[in-house]
Amino acid sequence: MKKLAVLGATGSIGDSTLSVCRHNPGLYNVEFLYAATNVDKMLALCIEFEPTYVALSNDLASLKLKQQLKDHKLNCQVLPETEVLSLLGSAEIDSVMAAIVGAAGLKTTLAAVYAGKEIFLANKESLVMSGALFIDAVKQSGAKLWPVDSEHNAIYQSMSPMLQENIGHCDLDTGGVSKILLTGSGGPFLNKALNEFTSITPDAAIKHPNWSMGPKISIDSATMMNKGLEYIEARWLFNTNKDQLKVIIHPQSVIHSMVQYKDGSVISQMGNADMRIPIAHVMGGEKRIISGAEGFDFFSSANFTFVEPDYNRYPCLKLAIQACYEGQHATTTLNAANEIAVQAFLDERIKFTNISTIVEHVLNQLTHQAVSSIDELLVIDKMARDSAVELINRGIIC
Ligand SMILES: NC(=O)C1=CN([C@@H]2O[C@H](COP(=O)(O)OP(=O)(O)OC[C@H]3O[C@@H](n4cnc5c(N)ncnc54)[C@H](OP(=O)(O)O)[C@@H]3O)[C@@H](O)[C@H]2O)C=CC1
Ligand SMILES: CC(=O)[C@@H](O)[C@H](O)COP(=O)(O)O
Ligand SMILES: [Mn+2]
Repeated sequence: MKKLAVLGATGSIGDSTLSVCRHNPGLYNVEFLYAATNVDKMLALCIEFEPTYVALSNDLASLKLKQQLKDHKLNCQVLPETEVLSLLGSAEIDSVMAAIVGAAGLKTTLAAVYAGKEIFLANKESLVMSGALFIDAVKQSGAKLWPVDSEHNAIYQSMSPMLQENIGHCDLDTGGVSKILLTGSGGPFLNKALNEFTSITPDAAIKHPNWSMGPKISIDSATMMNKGLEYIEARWLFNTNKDQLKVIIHPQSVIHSMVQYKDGSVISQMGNADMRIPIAHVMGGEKRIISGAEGFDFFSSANFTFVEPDYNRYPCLKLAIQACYEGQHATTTLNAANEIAVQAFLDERIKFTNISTIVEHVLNQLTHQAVSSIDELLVIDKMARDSAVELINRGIIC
């Protein structure tokens, strides 16, 4: 049995991953569970899966968990945060589900990459930040990279083995691909009057029309920053140029993305909006396994429709596509400013429309810099966060 680490075990992707494990008990041994603060959920997972190692990045939560595991006479070893990276790089782990939300997932995802592990990549922000450095490290270490994000998984499934085997470095042109069509739902405000956007509440924005997901990605879907981050993610995973990548709004979220070939063929992957489907695809590897998701019923579905994205409605999408062609300093800045702005919106400190304004302001303060190391990226990330916080605290954006 392969030894699995689930990073972000208490989150939405963590739930789906562990659900796939329940449906396939002989496939993976859950060796390590990692999250931040959720002691109760982590305890329940430890009781069920009995991992050898467990960790919570929050010190107080980690102490509480340790005590509760003792009370339950469970043998799971609670690792201090400082030992997480070396565990991920050790022979105790074969496969890593990278599903921590945001830049907080960068170091652990990269630790798995450097150690040449099998990586199930949900944490798109780490690739958005580190791009070429990430992809080069995958090549150097021989890590096996599987896209979990539903669109990228759909694109991967719609490609020939020759392209799949060269993820990160594939030659789309030689592989006969003319365009990757990255689909997005458009979120809950696809048809909302633009003059009502300033009064959008966190409760309304978090309600995705099709998917059930964590809070940050749900807000990103509402602004379509999620599609912007996914555009950058696709650029790195599939080595696209500007002409080979296009965003299309498909409000039903049944087609999860498409690959258009030179001969006019279009190949897509479809299914219900259930992350257990792409997760089962990557965890099954060469074999199709049970995901627990319902099969799609074509007779009960509405029509499939397609819409061109409007950048007035979705300024974050435009900012992300621009940043993609500016470089890693810009994508790291975009991601960091967005994380701060989304949290401020969830905390009701700024308006929905301020998310894009903050990201744009922080990007405008940026001067071009070549990035050659993760440490440099982390400095840029910190500067962008500080700028975004300052804009919010000083009420410059309101
Ligand atoms: N949800 C979805 O359907 C999809 C998600 N993704 C991507 O997957 C990632 C996870 O998303 P999602 O599951 O929705 O997010 P959630 O908010 O539901 O879960 C986030 C997880 O990350 C953990 N976490 C947060 N910060 C840290 C930290 N510093 N150290 C360790 N663990 C941490 C949380 O722990 P705790 O609960 O203890 O706070 C939780 O387990 C994101 O990058 C997202 O973009 C991609 C495609 C689809
Ligand atoms: C499930 C998944 O992969 C999400 O990224 C999803 O695609 C979000 O929906 P949007 O298409 O609305 O961004
Ligand atoms: Mn997605």
